[in-house]
Amino acid sequence: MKIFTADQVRAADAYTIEHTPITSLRLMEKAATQCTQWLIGRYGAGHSFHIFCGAGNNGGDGLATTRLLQQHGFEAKAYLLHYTDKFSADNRANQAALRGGEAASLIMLQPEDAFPELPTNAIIVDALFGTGISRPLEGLVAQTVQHINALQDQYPIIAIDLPSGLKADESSKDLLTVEARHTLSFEVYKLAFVLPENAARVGEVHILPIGLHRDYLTQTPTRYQVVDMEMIHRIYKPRLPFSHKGTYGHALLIAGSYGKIGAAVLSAQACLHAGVGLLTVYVPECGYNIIQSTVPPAMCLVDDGGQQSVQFHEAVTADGQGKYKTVAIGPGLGTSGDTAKAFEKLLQRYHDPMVIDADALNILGAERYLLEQVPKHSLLTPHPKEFERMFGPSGNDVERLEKLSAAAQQYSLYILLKGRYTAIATPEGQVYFNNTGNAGMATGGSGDVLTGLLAGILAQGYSPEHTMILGVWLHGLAGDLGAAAMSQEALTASGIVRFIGPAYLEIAGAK
Ligand SMILES: NC(=O)C1=CN([C@@H]2O[C@H](COP(=O)(O)OP(=O)(O)OC[C@H]3O[C@@H](n4cnc5c(N)ncnc54)[C@H](OP(=O)(O)O)[C@@H]3O)[C@@H](O)[C@H]2O)[C@H](O)CC1
Ligand SMILES: [K+]
Repeated sequence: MKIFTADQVRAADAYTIEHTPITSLRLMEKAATQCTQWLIGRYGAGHSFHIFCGAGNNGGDGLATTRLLQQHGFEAKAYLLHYTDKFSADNRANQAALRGGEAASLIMLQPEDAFPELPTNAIIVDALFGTGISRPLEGLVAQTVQHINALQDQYPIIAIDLPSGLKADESSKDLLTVEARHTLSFEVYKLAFVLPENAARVGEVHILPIGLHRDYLTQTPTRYQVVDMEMIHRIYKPRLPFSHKGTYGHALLIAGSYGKIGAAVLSAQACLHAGVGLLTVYVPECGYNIIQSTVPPAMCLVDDGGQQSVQFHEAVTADGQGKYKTVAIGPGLGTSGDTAKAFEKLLQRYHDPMVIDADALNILGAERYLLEQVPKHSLLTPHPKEFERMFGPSGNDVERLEKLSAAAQQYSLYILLKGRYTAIATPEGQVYFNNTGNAGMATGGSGDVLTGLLAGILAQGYSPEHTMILGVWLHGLAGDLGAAAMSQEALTASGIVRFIGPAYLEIAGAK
C-alpha cells in the first residue's frame, strides 16, 4: 500500500472529483460514513460520541459523522471550535445539515468557554485538523488538545485522518498534537503513521476506503510504501514439483562465539525453516557439538580460533566462486581484532550479496571504510543503536529515515532499520515499511532469527529486494502467530522459528 504525501492526497481528491461524478461534499460524506461505521462497529450501544471539530474539511468530516451517528440512533454532539470565522464551504454545508437536526447537537466552543463536561460513557473524536495543518497549535485549539490528551486514560480518543497538530510528511517531534488511541485515515497511509516518534500519538491506524480514483492511486509513484499481502503474493514463489535440494541454494552462516553459540543455533534453525536447500554453519571449536546436536540438518565447519572465529574467510574460495549461494555473517560472532580482520578478508573474497547483522555490523561501525567493500546489494539489518554506530545520530525520525535512504543509495545496499514498522531502504531510494510483528518480538535472539530467515530466502534465488521484503514480513507474521498462540510475554526467539512454517502457510492459503 502506497504512502501518500498530504499534497498527493489533495491531488487524489481533486482527480477523483474531476474524473467521476462525485462532488467534494459527497467525498466528505463517504469519509464520514466510513468513520461512523467504524465507530459503531467498535463501540456500539451504550456510548455517546463527542466530536471536536475545526473550521476546515477535517472539521467537516466530524460534523457529518455527528449527523450520521445521530441518524443511527446514537447520542452524538459536535463541538465546533470558534477560533476563526474562515470555515470551508463543505464545513459550512455540514454545519447547516446538523442544525437541521437536533438543535442541541452543534455546540460552538468560544475561547472563553470551559472544556465541556463529558459523561462516563463518552468516546472523544478528534476532527480539529487533518492534512491542512499549517502551523503549531495555539490558543483555543491548543487548550482543547491539552484537555483531550489529559483525558486519554478515561476515554478512548479517536482521530479522524490525522491526530490534530500532527504533520503528515514531516517530523512533529516537539509539537503539541492529539494523542489518539485509534486513527481513522482514508485510502492510503501517511508517513507520520510509521514513525516511531509518533507511536503514542497515532495509536492503532485503520485505513478506510472512500472511493478515491483507482487510476490516480495506481499510477502515482511514491517513495514510501507499506508492505501488504498483495505485494507478498507478487513476491512469493511456490516450490516446483520437480525440484531438489540443489534448487534452493547452499547457505553459509558464520556466527557464534563462546557464550553466544545460541545465536548461531537460532539463525541456523530459521535459515532451515526459510526453505534453504543446504546449510553449513561456521562456528568456533566450542560450538561444534552444540550445532551438531541442536541443528541436525545443518553441516558444520569449525574454526581453529577456539572461542571466537578468526579464519572464516577461508571457507569461501579465494576467487569467491565457491559452492555457497549466500553468506550470512554476524549473530553472536564477537568483534575481536582477528575476527574483524577475517571479516575484511571475507569481503575481499566474496562478491555476491551477503546478509550482514549484529557483530558484523558493529565491526562495520568501528571500521567505516569497510562499508565501501561490502558486496553491492548486500542486506544489512541494524537495530537503531547499530544503525547509529554506523551512520551517526539523528535529530528525529524523518532525519534518520533520510540518513537510511542516503546510505542505501550511496553504498548500493539494502539496509533495514528495525522498529514497529521496520523500514527497508533500497539502493534506488525506495523505502518499504513492514506492518507485521509485535512487542513480544522485543526479545533476545529475535534478530538472529531474522538473519537466518533472510539467508535462507536469498539462497533460494529471490532477489535481495524481495528477500528483504518477504523475510521481514514472514519474521513479523511468525511473531504474530506465535504471540497469538502463547502470548507476547512468553514468545521467545525459538517460538518465532516455530511459527515460520505457519506464516508461509498464510501466504499460500491466501493465494
Ligand atoms: N481525500 C481525502 O482524504 C479527503 C479528506 N477529507 C478531509 O479533509 C481534510 C483536509 O481538509 P483541509 O480543509 O484541507 O484541512 P484541515 O481541515 O486539516 O484544516 C484546515 C484549516 O485549518 C486552519 N489551520 C491550519 N493550521 C492551523 C492552526 N495551527 N491553528 C488554527 N488553524 C489552523 C487552516 O487555516 P489556514 O490559515 O492555514 O488556511 C484551515 O482553515 C483531511 O484531513 C480529511 O479529514 C475530506 O473530507 C474527504 C476527502
Ligand atoms: K483530526
